[in-house]
Amino acid sequence: MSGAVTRAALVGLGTMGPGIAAALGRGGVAVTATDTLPTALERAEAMLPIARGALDALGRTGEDAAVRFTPSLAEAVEGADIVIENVPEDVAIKTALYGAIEALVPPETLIVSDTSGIPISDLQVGLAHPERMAGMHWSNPPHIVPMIEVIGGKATAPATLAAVSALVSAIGYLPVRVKKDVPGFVENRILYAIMREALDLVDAGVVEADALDTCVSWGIGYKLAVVGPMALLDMAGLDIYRSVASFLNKELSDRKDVAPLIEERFAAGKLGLKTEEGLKAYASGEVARLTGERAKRLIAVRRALEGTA
Ligand SMILES: NC(=O)C1=CN([C@@H]2O[C@H](COP(=O)(O)OP(=O)(O)OC[C@H]3O[C@@H](n4cnc5c(N)ncnc54)[C@H](O)[C@@H]3O)[C@@H](O)[C@H]2O)C=CC1
Ligand SMILES: Cc1ncc(C=O)c(C(=O)O)c1O
Repeated sequence: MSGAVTRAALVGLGTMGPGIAAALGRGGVAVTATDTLPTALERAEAMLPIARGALDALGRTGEDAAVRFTPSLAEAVEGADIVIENVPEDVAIKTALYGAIEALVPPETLIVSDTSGIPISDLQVGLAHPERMAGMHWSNPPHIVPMIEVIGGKATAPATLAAVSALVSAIGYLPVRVKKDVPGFVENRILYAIMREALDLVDAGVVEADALDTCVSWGIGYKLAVVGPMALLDMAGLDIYRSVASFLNKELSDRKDVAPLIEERFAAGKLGLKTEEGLKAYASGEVARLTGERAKRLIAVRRALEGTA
């Protein structure tokens, strides 16, 4: 592909898809979005104005490029400069889809995955044109969190990475180039280290779940939004870090499997907000209220950090 991306196809409209569609549209990229589930298409269409309202509140006002929804993959990818894949985190599902996409698009069309951490080399291995594939990892909620990781696999062409990074910048996001295709990339390696320790602390009865969230959100979370971990090391003092790390690192969770609490809830179909019960149960109307309230607070924090509050 040569030149700027102006038309995107979005495949998969679950948790991530609708916000991505809104963000691309507001960034001037026309979107045709598809999903195999009619209910997902309906939900995404209903979510679009809500996500656009969040973009307005962020001060990202302006004309929206067209965002269309279709049940047809062929219609979605027709004429697209880039296909953004957002289907479940499963290698078999993703690679089967790439086969179908490659049969429909010319070799220069970019294909990117929003995978949370499957190495891009594993995803691109069966492609006829693996050089046009990269990782484009958004963060949830994708229309509000302004950073996107860009990852190349073994066969990704430098021009593909340049085009994806240029798209990220063009829609007003910060591209973070991940230099090695490691599982989980950067964001989720950090997040999952936190999640593993958090689950271990709650499981061991060290702290109640709500109190852990207070500790992380108002302690390290609030601070890390302003001072990243590498900068925080200098702020704390490397002597202090060295002393603490010398006894604490060996105490931290190093479990290799998924915590039993998560396995138990997963087996019971309790997946979180999307099933109205996960680690907590949500009363009727609570999911919409919480989602709206969190969006409002995230927007306020982002505007304060950007100095536009
Ligand atoms: N949920 C999150 O917080 C984040 C997820 N991701 C990643 O983004 C991807 C999507 O995640 P979610 O939106 O959470 O998943 P989801 O499970 O909420 O949605 C996936 C959607 O893909 C559709 N789908 C499945 N197979 C399809 C196919 N062959 N063609 C078209 N549509 C198909 C499903 O019907 C569903 O609507 C995953 O790789 C995930 O790891 C990335 C960042 C954050
Ligand atoms: C639990 C969890 N897992 C993956 C991701 C992103 O890939 C997120 C997120 O973006 O918030 C997450 O919360």
